[in-house]
Formats: sequence, C-alpha cells, structure tokens
Amino acid sequence: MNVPSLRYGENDTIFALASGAGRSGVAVIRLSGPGVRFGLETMAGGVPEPRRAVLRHLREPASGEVLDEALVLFFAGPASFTGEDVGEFHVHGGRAVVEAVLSALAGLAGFRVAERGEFTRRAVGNGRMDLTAAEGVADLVEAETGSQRRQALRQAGGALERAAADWRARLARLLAWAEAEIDFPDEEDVPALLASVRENAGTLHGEIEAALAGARRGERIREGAVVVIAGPPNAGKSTLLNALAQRDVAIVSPIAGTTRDTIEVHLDLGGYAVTLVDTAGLRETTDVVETMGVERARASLERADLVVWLESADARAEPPAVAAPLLRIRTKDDQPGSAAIGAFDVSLSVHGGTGMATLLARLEAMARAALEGGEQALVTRARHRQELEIVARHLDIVRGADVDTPVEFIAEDLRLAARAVGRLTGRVDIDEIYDLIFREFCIGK
Ligand SMILES: Nc1nc2c(ncn2[C@@H]2O[C@H](COP(=O)(O)OP(=O)(O)OP(=O)(O)O)[C@@H](O)[C@H]2O)c(=O)[nH]1
Ligand SMILES: [K+]
Ligand SMILES: [Mg+2]
Repeated sequence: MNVPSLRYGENDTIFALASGAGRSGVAVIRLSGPGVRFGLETMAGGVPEPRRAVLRHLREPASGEVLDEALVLFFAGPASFTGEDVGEFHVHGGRAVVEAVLSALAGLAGFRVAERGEFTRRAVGNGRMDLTAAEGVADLVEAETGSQRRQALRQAGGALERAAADWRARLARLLAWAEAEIDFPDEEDVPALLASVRENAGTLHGEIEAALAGARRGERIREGAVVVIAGPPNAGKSTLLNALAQRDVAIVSPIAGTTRDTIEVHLDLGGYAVTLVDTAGLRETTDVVETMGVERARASLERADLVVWLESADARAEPPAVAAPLLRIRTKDDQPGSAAIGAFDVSLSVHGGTGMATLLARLEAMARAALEGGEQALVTRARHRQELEIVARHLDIVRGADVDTPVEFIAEDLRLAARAVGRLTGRVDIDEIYDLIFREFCIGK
C-alpha cells in the first residue's frame, strides 16, 4: 500500500506509555520497530518466545541497575498490531518506575518516543488495517457509552474496510471494461457492454446509498445526539441542566438573563451518548452580551437533534419553529399558577423532585428512536459520508449514461468514484488526511 511517509524516522524503533498517565497498578510500555529484539535483550536479558508473557528484571543498560520486575511480551512481525516486531513491558505503574524505564529506552540507539497515533499509523502503513479501521481504534479508545463501544468495535474490526474494498474492486473491474473499450473499440459490442456497466453501476449505487442512509445515525452514535434546552429567561433551564448532569455546571439565579454562553454536558442516556446544551433565555434585549448569547442559543436550535422547550408560570413563551422534534416541558410545577399553562408533554419541578423520572424516560425513548440501529451503521463520520456522496454522484451519472455518452466520460466518472473510495480507505497518497486522523490519537496508541 502506498502510504505517506512520516516526517522523520520511519525506521526508528518507537516506544511510549500505552496505558493512562498517572499512578496505576500496572503500566504498559509498548515498543515497535526493527530494534525491539535488541531492546528486549538489552533491558530484559533476552527475547521471550512470541506471545508468551515472562517475568523479568528490567535493567538500566549502562549501570545494570534493576529498575523493576516486569511482565515482558514479544510479538514477532508481521503478526503484530503494527506489523513490525512489537514488545511490551508491564511494569508497576508508579511514576518513578515508568520514568526510569522510558528514559532507559530513550538511551538505546535507534529508539525514540512515538508520535501521536504512530503505532496505529504504522499498522495502516504495513497493511494491517485501513484508515477506517484505524478510525475505529481511535473511537474505541474514546468510547463513553455502550452503543459507541459496539459501533467502534465493528469498525475497528473492518466492517467499513471490507465493504469499501469490495466497492473498490468492483469499480476497478468496471473501469477495466470501460478502458478496454477505449483502447480496443469494437462498435458492435458497445450497446451490450454499456448496458452491463450501467447495470453494475446501478447496483453499486444502491449499496452506497443504503450505507449513506444509515450515516446520520452512525455519526450521532459517535458524536452524541444534540439535545438543546431552550425557553424564555428564568424558565429553569440551567436548573434542569444541573439536575440532569447531577452536578453544578451552570449558574442558576433569579435574575433573568443569567446564562449567556451555551453550556454543554455529555450524558449517557440509556446507553446512547447525548450532548445536552443549556442556552441563554430567548428574548429581545438591548444588552450587548445577552444579545450574543441569544444568537448562540438560536444557532444551537438549528443544530439540535431534539429541543427541550421549557416554560413556567413566571416565564411564558411560545416555542419558535424548529426543524428538530420538540418536547414541551412545564417547569416549576410547585409554583402557584402552573395549571394555567396548557399544551405540554411533561410537567416537572426540579425543586420538588417531581416529573424527573418521566422526563428521563421520554428523553431515553427519543434518543433510542433516533439512534437505534446506528451502531450497525457503516458510515460513522462526516469524512466517510462526504467521500461516499462523491462516489454515489459519479455512479449516478454512469448508470444514467446513454449510447451517445462517450466511453471516455464514463471511464472518467468511474475513475473519480474509485479515487473517492481510495481516499476513504487511505489507499492513496494524501498526507493531510493522515494528519487529520492521527492527530486525534493519544501517544502510545
Ligand atoms: N419554585 C421553583 N423554582 C425553580 C425551579 N427550578 C428553577 N427555579 C428557580 O427559577 C429561577 C431561574 O432558574 P434558572 O435555572 O437560572 O433559569 P434559566 O432558565 O436558566 O434562566 P436564564 O439563564 O436567565 O435564562 C431560579 O431562582 C431557580 O431557583 C423549580 O422547580 N421550582
Ligand atoms: K436565571
Ligand atoms: Mg440559565
């Protein structure tokens, strides 16, 4: 595979702390590259049998001082995560132990600290996985909810990689037919050949449209559905946000116009990731800062997957027209005059503790309805969607071609479609795409 080269030291042996920073029971230090055997011999007194954990003293190479007693593992390339020789030290997770082992490694010839995502980048470079699977690995590390974990696991396991490889192979075959026709034109065969190319392009187009149909759910599972709390000033929006987040995130006060910025909180709603957004109360105002807050609130309403509209007896207003589904809530149920508020879906009082369970159940049901099945989605990022939309556009042109369409035009559309699939999986030279993706990784992955 053709992979952009790293800025420096592709042949270096890289190492990093692969487990979390800070004190822990066990810390895992990972090494990968041509010097791994040498590193294990120098520090652990030998190279263990592949995939067999052995207990060894780790020594500082120069002084021979014992740094720790560690579990040592060796994975011989190419049957390893990166495709290179890989080693692991499972050491006691104290800061001084980790520091000592890392600085001993740094002293070995040809060894250096890994860049962000470099282990996975090498895995892609060595054909162990494609870019979409690498993105799945990054998502797995970031997963906060069950649905995110399941989706990431499928993707890291190559669900989109396999589909894309199949699409690309079929596009290549169609392209080969079209190019053969350009090189060896045979007037008689043209209609039959064109019919076959059109039919195959149509089938492929259908499969890609089906993948795109699940894209929104896939992306929402990954990023979290956006639930926006909105309403007039003092309706109790920030109070509700704090109650749902179970901590004091937003300032609450009896002064109308307290919240100005949007405040975001990540919640796990019945296994689905949700970003809950508190907004400034919507009203006409001459206060410059509050006006900016109201503008931000309106922008949030536009990107909402669900709007939770709050009203109370002392803060009444009709909701604005929004594209997303809207849940109308009557707050401060404990207040006199609440009954005067008509049409609402849930009535609650954060102070009185009533109605909260009903609201949570409604929110969970709406999240489930919006996202269920999303963990099966192939398309989980805007990047995937954008490339596949390009593929679909070109295939749509090909399937609609007629006898008068020059075969060169058909070939060009097929080529552009294949190139977009190539960008999706990383089987092209595009440094920016790599940088975009691997920037999200932490060191040691
Ligand atoms: N009685 C009663 N008062 C409440 C309840 N919830 C909130 N309040 C009060 O209503 C006032 C406004 O609450 P906030 O949460 O700041 O309202 P907000 O909608 O965020 O207000 P802005 O940010 O200014 O738009 C505060 O004094 C809260 O204590 C409730 O359930 N019952
Ligand atoms: K307030
Ligand atoms: Mg507020």
